[in-house]
Amino acid sequence: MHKLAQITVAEILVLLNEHNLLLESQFSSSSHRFDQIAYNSKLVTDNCLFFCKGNFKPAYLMDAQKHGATAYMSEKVYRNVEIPGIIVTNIQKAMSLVSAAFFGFPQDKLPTIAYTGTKGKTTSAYFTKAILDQTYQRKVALSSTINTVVGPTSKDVVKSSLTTPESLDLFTNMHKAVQNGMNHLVMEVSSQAYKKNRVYGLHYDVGVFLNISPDHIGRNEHPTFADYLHCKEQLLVNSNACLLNADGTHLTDLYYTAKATTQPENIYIYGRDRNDQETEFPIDFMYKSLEDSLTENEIQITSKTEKAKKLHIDGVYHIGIPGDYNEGNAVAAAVTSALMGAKPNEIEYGLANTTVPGRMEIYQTKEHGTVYVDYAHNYGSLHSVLEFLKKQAPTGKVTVITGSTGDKGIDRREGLGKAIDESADQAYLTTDDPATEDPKQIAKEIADHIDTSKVDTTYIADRKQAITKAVSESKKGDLIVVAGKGHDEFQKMNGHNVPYEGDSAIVQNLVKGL
Ligand SMILES: CC(=O)N[C@H]1[C@@H](OP(=O)(O)OP(=O)(O)OC[C@H]2O[C@@H](n3ccc(=O)[nH]c3=O)[C@H](O)[C@@H]2O)O[C@H](CO)[C@@H](O)[C@@H]1O[C@H](C)C(=O)N[C@@H](C)C(=O)N[C@H](CCC(=O)O)C(=O)O
Ligand SMILES: Nc1ncnc2c1ncn2[C@@H]1O[C@H](COP(=O)(O)OP(=O)(O)OP(=O)(O)O)[C@@H](O)[C@H]1O
Repeated sequence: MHKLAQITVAEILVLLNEHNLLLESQFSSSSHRFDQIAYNSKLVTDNCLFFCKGNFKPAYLMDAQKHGATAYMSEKVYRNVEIPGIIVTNIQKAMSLVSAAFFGFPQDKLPTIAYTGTKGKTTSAYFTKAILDQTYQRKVALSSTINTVVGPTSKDVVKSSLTTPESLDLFTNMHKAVQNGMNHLVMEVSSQAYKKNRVYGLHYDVGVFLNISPDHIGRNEHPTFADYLHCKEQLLVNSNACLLNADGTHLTDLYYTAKATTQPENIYIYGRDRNDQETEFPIDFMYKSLEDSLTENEIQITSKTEKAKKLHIDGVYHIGIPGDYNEGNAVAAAVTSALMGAKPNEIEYGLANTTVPGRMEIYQTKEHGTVYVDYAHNYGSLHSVLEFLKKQAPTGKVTVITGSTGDKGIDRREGLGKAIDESADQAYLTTDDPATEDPKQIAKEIADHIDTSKVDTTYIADRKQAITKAVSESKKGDLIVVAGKGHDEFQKMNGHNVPYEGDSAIVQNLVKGL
């Protein structure tokens, strides 16, 4: 239910016609004005426009009518209700456009930085918010996988359920943010958001493409890698300025996609300073690692082109989160924040003081190893984390505790096994959101890709027990990574979110006595 704004049938019809989405309106007069919009019948109250979408059942529309819906919008005509319908060719696109209009296009008052990429979206978004909060006195809204922030106080922070919310929810949040005096937004945009048109019609001031590697391919997600890449590329087509990572794959494709709608002077590229660094396009910002340790990083950023120099961000920056891959995430945040007006001292503060729940959280023990809680849950991320730890602990043992999700991301099992096989000394395979599958079978499918004569591999179903055994048996100098669940405090099992203590809480208690 959203009682914050209004829209007339006439305004809706103009919008739908502009986008060639209207098939039929059953209204005899277009002067009717809606007080609410909703896509869930349970949230409908008086004079609401109800959207019928997704795995929809006609009974939901009856329910919506009963609760006060005065019209519905849908891709087909329903004859089980008396209220008129507005019939469209694509309900997801129509809902996004109508939601933005209903809330008076809040994006016009909320300059937005949007991140996409297979890995690093949340971390980069948190870095960026921490920087811009310095520049704009905490008036920066956030739409991330972990939290949604629509105002400056703690009551304005809620846990997110999707990386990118449904369009109606996104525009509701943006509207609330504007009402609460926020003046910028940092958001994560998933490939699913484009696949499902959750951000249709939305443009960003700055769009960042961090990286892409195969993930989210399979039933209910993307049929092919090409589809995954295409969906993610839409972020560039919808951004006024684009930032690309020279160290990722597909740079040429990405550059030309960006250039289709963005002038080259507004396309920026960043990359690590390497001898083998050769790209078809000039790199604007080079960075090099001055220090990357088990607890932090230090980088130097150097502008290489005239347009880059105009941002004045050359210098040395300390990054409070370990992991060499976080250096690139930090540079992305520094550049985007500077494009939004941040000064070097604000960038310096933000990068040094960002913490991201469940991302490279460090727990030290006195007599045993150092423990990391990290959200790595596919080949790309686990490989990055394990390679980093292996490099840091040439003599210590690298142990990983992980499982993999059931009913989705099936190909992650092979990736996790491969990453473990390449870089770990020891693995405890355990439970991670098994859904309707048997966690032991999932573990077996991970283990199928591990040479167990080389990597000491054990299955322990109970995640807490697996963590406890790995940490308490570790020795000084060993590194242990509890991977995959990050900040989650539940296990998805058979359609339920079963409460779970959380990796961080378990490790925090454990290390007290060690
Ligand atoms: C496959 C998919 O995209 N599903 C999303 C979609 O579901 P849906 O429209 O089919 O909704 P549904 O739950 O089947 O119900 C159908 C409709 O009936 C309505 N309803 C239902 C019950 C009722 O009593 N009355 C009623 O009106 C519902 O509100 C809904 O509008 O719309 C819902 C919100 O409107 C989303 O929560 C849901 O995301 C599912 C749960 C999901 O987890 N999606 C993942 C794959 C996802 O999007 N992940 C990405 C990250 C991955 C990436 O990086 O690509 C993300 O952005 O989070
Ligand atoms: N730039 C990067 N390259 C490779 N791995 C990364 C990078 N940044 C973060 N990671 C790894 O990926 C994990 C997830 O990071 P983060 O939450 O920032 O990414 P995300 O894109 O939001 O992920 P997801 O889509 O899975 O929510 C981290 O815990 C870390 O292990």
